[in-house]
This record gives sequence, structure tokens and C-alpha cells, in this order.
Amino acid sequence: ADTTLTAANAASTSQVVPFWADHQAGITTPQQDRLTFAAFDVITKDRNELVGLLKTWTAAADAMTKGHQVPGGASDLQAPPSDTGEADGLTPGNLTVTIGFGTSLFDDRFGLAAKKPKALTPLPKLAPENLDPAYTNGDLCIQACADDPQVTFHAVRNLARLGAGIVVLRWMQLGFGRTASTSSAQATPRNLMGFKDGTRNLRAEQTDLIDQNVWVGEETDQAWLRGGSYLVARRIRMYIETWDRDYLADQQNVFGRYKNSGAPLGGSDEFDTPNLGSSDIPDDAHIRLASPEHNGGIHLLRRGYSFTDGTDSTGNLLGGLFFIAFMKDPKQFVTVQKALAADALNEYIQHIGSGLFACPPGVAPGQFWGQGLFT
Ligand SMILES: C=CC1=C(C)c2cc3[nH]c(cc4nc(cc5[nH]c(cc1n2)c(C)c5CCC(=O)O)C(CCC(=O)O)=C4C)c(C)c3C=C
Ligand SMILES: [Fe+2]
Repeated sequence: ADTTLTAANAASTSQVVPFWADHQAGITTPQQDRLTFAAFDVITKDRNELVGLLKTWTAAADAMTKGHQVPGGASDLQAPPSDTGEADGLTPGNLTVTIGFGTSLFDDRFGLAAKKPKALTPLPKLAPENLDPAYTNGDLCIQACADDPQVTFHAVRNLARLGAGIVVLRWMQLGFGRTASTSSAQATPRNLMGFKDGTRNLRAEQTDLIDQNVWVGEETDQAWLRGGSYLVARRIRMYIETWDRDYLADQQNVFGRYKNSGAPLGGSDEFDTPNLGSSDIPDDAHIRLASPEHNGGIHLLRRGYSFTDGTDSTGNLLGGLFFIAFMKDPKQFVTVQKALAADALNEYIQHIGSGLFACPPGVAPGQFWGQGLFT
């Protein structure tokens, strides 16, 4: 059969996130614990090949989300199987596969210049950044999230394989633990600095705020993007050794929250509203400068992950936060990040990679990702 359903997968249909929907999965979906994120460059100059790949990717993403193999089968002993096989026997793990289109896709190669949303302009230089081109930009991105790292890797690997000759991987990032909650049912996880992260994040249940801040609406000049969202990714290194030598009171002042409970300074419960009128929360505290109160009411839907890629050349840990946020306009991120130029946290972090992608709306059966771009 083209789409083999393994016994383990068949028993786990409750771990299937619907693929066909008004919005792409992987945005307001309760955040899974593992990530494989990939940015691709398109190497073909043939628009039809790009469209063909988006059709193939859509079918493959739908199948993998359900715990099926990549369509095509494995009956020909003289040909490689259509699926690489490492997810066989694993549960679907709430896999979501989300696609985004980078600014560079809208150059003169595919006749898409007139379809470029005005808001999709490269991010300005933003402190504290020192971006590595090897972890920055890309024509396309794929965010694969699941509760099993092998399921996320399998998804990206198989899409890359299907894209051979049409796209090449530009960069890739694994994330091993979520650093946000996107649903009220989820407990708040901790980031690599040991703090609860995601306490005041937007939740899927806050539908009005999600509509106001996350889904692209009538305000866009590009109808194909309505119901979609913008994804900003920032590969943020933490200087972990330096952080680990900082004393507790200062660590708490950096964020404006207690390390143990996660409560705002001066408060007692994690979900207490921060009293930003009080001097308990320093002027340069992260939660003050990032707050909607400080930024004209702007919210972001954060969906980031902790990462490590081993050590640097001096033997220090190379890891941090792979920040991902969704928003209806990238200027929301720019506004908050400009406010964070004064952040006490900047002593301990540096942004070392970046990507901005326009994520199209969800697809109905028979459609393909980004179809509105090509019609
Ligand atoms: C530009 C957006 C943001 C970047 C970049 C960012 C980096 C970053 N954040 C933490 C840890 C925490 N962030 C927290 C809150 C918080 N952060 C942002 C935005 C960015 N963070 C926002 C909008 C908020 C919510 C502010 C509020 O409304 O109070 C917190 C507190 C808990 C929480 O509410 O999530 C922590 C902890 C790190 C470590 C980091 C870069 C490495
Ligand atoms: Fe933050």
C-alpha cells in the first residue's frame, strides 16, 4: 500500500493533529516538545517544478501527520522506498508540519514579485545581534513539531528528499524542549536559564487576541496570505557559563520574575499580573520591556525551543533559545525587539541566526500549500 499505517500508529489516532484546516497546524496547536526546523533555498528556475514540489510536499505532510508513510510505496526491490522508514513503529506524536515563504522567494525567479506582501520586508538590524549567514534567511521554511524528535526529523528529512534537485537545505535547527505554552491546559516549561518561560504567552483559547495579533486579516495587500501568519525565527545563543555565575537576585531582576515560582517580582503566584507600576520590577527587566503594556498592546504568539549544538571553539556550551513567534505583521516583532535593546538579558545572550517567513493559510483537501500564490 502507498500509505502503510503501522500497528503502533493505528493505536494512536488521538495523537493526530488535523492537517486540513482553515489555518496551518503548528501555530495555535498545543506546543509539542520537539522541533526540527529547516530553511531551504529553491535551486530550480522552473516555476512548474516549484508548484509540483509544493503539491508533493502537501501530500507527504498530510500522510506523515497521520502516521502514514510518505506516499509511493516500497514494493520495488530495485528502487529506494518512498519513505526512509525511521518513523515506522512510532506514534504520530502530534506531528505538525508548517510551511513558510521567505522574502527571497518573491524575487524575479518565479514571477511572484507582484504577490509579495508589503509587510514581508527583511528585518532591520536589531540589537543584540551578530547573525551568522549559515543560520539566516531562506526561500522556504518547514517547522516540524511533535512529541518525538525522530518524528520531527523524519518529516524534514523526507521533505528534503522529495525536494532533491528543486530545493537544497540551507540550514536546520533541532529543538529539544518547548519554551512556551500555547494552550491553557499546558504547564509552563523552563528555559535553559532555569526560568519558567511562556507564562504570559498568548493561548489558543484567547481567540480574540489571537485574531488581533496572529492571523493575517483584511489589512494585508495580498489575499493569498489571509488566514496565514508571519513566522519570525531567531537563533539566540545564551552565554550559559556566565549566567550560571550570576547571583540569584540578579537573575530574578533580569527577567522581573522569581526563579522558583515564576511569579512576577512583588507578586506571589506565577499567573499574577505583573505590577509594572512598581519598582519591584526593574526598568530594564525583560518582562517589562517585552510586555504589551510597554509596546502599545502588541502580543506575539511565542513557540520557541531550547537547543544545543555542542560546544564552541573555546569549549563553552553552544546553546540557547531557538525563538519562534507567530504574528499578523512582522513589525510586531520589530517593535518588541527594539524595546529589548535596553534589556538586562542582553548581557547573557546574542542573536546569531534569523529568519522571516510568510506562512500561508491552511489547505482544504485537493489544495496544496501556497496555492493562492500561483493562481
Ligand atoms: C522579541 C521578542 C522576544 C525575544 C527575542 C525574547 C527572548 C527571550 N526571552 C526569554 C525568556 C523569557 N521571556 C519571557 C517573557 C516574554 N518574552 C517576550 C518576547 C521575547 N523574548 C514576551 C513578549 C514576553 C511576555 C512579556 C509579558 O507580557 O510579561 C519570560 C517570562 C515568562 C513569560 O511570560 O513567558 C521569560 C523567562 C529568553 C531566555 C530569551 C532569549 C534567549
Ligand atoms: Fe522573552
